[in-house]
Amino acid sequence: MKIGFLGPKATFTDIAVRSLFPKETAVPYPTIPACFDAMIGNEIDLAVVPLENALEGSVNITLDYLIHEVDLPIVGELTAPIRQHFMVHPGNLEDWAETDVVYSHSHAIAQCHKFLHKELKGIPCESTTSTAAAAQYVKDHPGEKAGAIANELAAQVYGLAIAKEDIHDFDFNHTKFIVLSNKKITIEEDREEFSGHKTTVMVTLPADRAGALHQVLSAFAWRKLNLTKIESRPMKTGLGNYFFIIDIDMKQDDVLIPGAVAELEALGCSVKILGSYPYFHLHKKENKVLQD
Ligand SMILES: O=C(O)C(=O)Cc1ccccc1
Repeated sequence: MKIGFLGPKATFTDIAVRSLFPKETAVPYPTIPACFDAMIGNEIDLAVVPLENALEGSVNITLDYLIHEVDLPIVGELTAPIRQHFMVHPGNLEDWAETDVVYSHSHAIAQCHKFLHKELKGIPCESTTSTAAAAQYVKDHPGEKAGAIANELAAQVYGLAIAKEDIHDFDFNHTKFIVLSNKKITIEEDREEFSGHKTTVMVTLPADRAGALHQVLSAFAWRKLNLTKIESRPMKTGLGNYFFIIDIDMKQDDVLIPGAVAELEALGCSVKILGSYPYFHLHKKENKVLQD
């Protein structure tokens, strides 16, 4: 199987892919939309992209593509611990405090605000398509006093020196990655990372109406369907118009979820099931070094 992921080599997404699919061929794509396109174009069998970070919230481009651009079911989810390190070209290690520009993925920059504010106050932060792309840039520009925020594997792969370890603002830093596919693929569940099943639905409320969201939540509540997430995203049709993305903590069944969907439709909502899938938790705190 070919697994497309947000690359280049040594992104956090790469680490997620290698831990979930250690024997498969991992194919890097430079951006999240490129991963979606590769899946639609059947270049790959599965696509893995970041969805949500515990410190910074949703990766909006992933959600927006899922909602507006593509019709790709979610077939799995992996949550992994995230350690961010500050790294520079080895020639700049001693003078790392004189770094004059920091590169990283916008989520990684946001996860390390306290470090940046304290140790590199006021210097510009440039956002890159991924943390590993930032590490690659720093490697390719040894003459610049540039630093990257990325993981330990990226430091190894791109030959950078870690100047400060664990610079993320809060210790509990985890990211959720989703697996998408338009093929009939089942992910092996017989493994220690397996944690359960969930079903994700997208609900659009009828025209602005008092209590509409309350009615939506009641349809789940009286059926004792446990919701683990509810998030709104703009419909992009006008201020105040939102979709709701709701995670239900169970596998799609023949009774309760179809019943809730029918009730929501009777209320005038439109409902789309984005996927019913297994989820996994990676417990290892260390970013395991990948062997090619
Ligand atoms: O840029 C990466 O390495 C990614 O895989 C996206 C990301 C960015 C920050 C935290 C977790 C994942």
